[in-house]
This record gives sequence, C-alpha cells and structure tokens, in this order.
Amino acid sequence: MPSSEGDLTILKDTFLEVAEGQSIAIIGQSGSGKSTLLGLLAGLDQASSGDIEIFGNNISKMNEEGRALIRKDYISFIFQNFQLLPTLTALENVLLPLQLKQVDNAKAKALEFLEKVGLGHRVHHTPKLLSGGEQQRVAIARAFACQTPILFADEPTGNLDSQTGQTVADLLFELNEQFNLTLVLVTHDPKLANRCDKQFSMNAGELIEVKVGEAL
Ligand SMILES: Nc1ncnc2c1ncn2[C@@H]1O[C@H](COP(=O)(O)OP(=O)(O)OP(=O)(O)O)[C@@H](O)[C@H]1O
Repeated sequence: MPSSEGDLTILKDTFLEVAEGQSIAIIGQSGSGKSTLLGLLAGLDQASSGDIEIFGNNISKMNEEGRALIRKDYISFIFQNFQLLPTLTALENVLLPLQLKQVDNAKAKALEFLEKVGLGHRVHHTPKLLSGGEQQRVAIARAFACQTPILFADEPTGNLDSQTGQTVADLLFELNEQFNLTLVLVTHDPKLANRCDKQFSMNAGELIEVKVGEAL
C-alpha cells in the first residue's frame, strides 16, 4: 500500500479459504492487519497483488464498478466505525440498501431487524441521538436485513455490553444456521470467537490458524 512514508507491506503470503456457511473469527493485536484483510476480502479495497474470489468471481481483477455489483449480490459489512449516514434516521439507514436492491417489503424487513437488535423504540432517531452501542446495532440491523450470503463484521460486539453482545452474537449464529450465512468476523471478544468454526490469528500481517478456544 502506498503511503507518505513509502510503500507499506501490511499483509504477507495470506491464504484463507472459507466454505459456504462457515464461521471464521480473525483475532490478533491492534494494527496487525485484521481490518485491512477484511476490507480486501469484501472488495472494499484492492490489494497490490494476489487474488480474492467470492463465489467463483475473482474480484481482484475487477474495477470498482464490478466489485460494487459483487458486493450488492453477495456481501454485507459491519464496519468498526458503523458508517451510518448522519442525516438519516435508524430506519432510513437500514432501509436505504434494501431500497437500492429493490427488496420487497423493505420497510417491514428493516423494522423487523431493528426490532431483533432491540431498537424497535428508536427507529426515528438519527445516529447522533443514539449511543455508540445503539449505532452499532443499527449497523448490524442494516447488514442483517440485506440477507446476503456473506457477512463480514469488524468487531461487531466491540461497543456493546455483554448482554447486548450476547444477543447480537446469538443473532449472527441464528442467521448462520437458518440461512447458511457465511460469517467472517474480526473480534477481540473471546466468547464470540469461540463460537466460530475456525479461528485465525493475525500477527504482523501473517495469518495463522489456531485451535478454537486456544488463543483466547
Ligand atoms: N490507508 C492506510 N494507509 C497506510 N497505512 C494503513 C492504512 N490502513 C491501515 N494501515 C496500516 O496497516 C496496519 C494494519 O491496520 P489494520 O487497521 O488492518 O489493523 P487491525 O489489526 O484491524 O487493528 P485494530 O484492531 O486496531 O483495528 C497498521 O499499521 C495501519 O497503520
């Protein structure tokens, strides 16, 4: 990656294969490259070398437009900093991608998922009127409501108390079981990581598989 201090190598010889319906946790120290990897896998960023395939589509060879189409059909993303639109209410934030995808009964679906994350009473609030944890839950409802086959989540329980974190984790794995949703999670939360099928540890840009429950 080019930077003001010259080219930076953030990830090295990284190989990760995720089967459909699998749940993967990526753990590791701050700054080790976890978010970078997630952004590349989800087609939000482009790697300087290497290949990334999503359901057989090599997104590394695509331009932004092509990757946007793949994201629309296959990928939801829960960002570490939520990335809610500040002028839209919670409901409108969840509704927007559903309307862009022309999903049937978009409003009912948006309300259903806001209800599931415990925000049924806050749907008309804009992000600045919501706490950090509530904003995170809006971002989670938005990702869940899209019902794509793959969900990437960057510390999805990072701002939540343990009770709410548990509810969100339950929802993640409920969708994983019910719809064969593929989950790729970056997390510092041992409980969440230990519920995943596989765990990988990122150490200074190198990804190593660890036994579930061993590293945390
Ligand atoms: N756009 C960028 N330009 C230059 N360096 C970057 C950029 N994005 C990330 N980095 C660097 O890449 C390294 C990995 O960052 P990344 O955000 O992937 O780490 P992380 O493991 O997700 O950390 P955290 O747990 O703190 O979120 C860091 O040293 C960071 O400074």
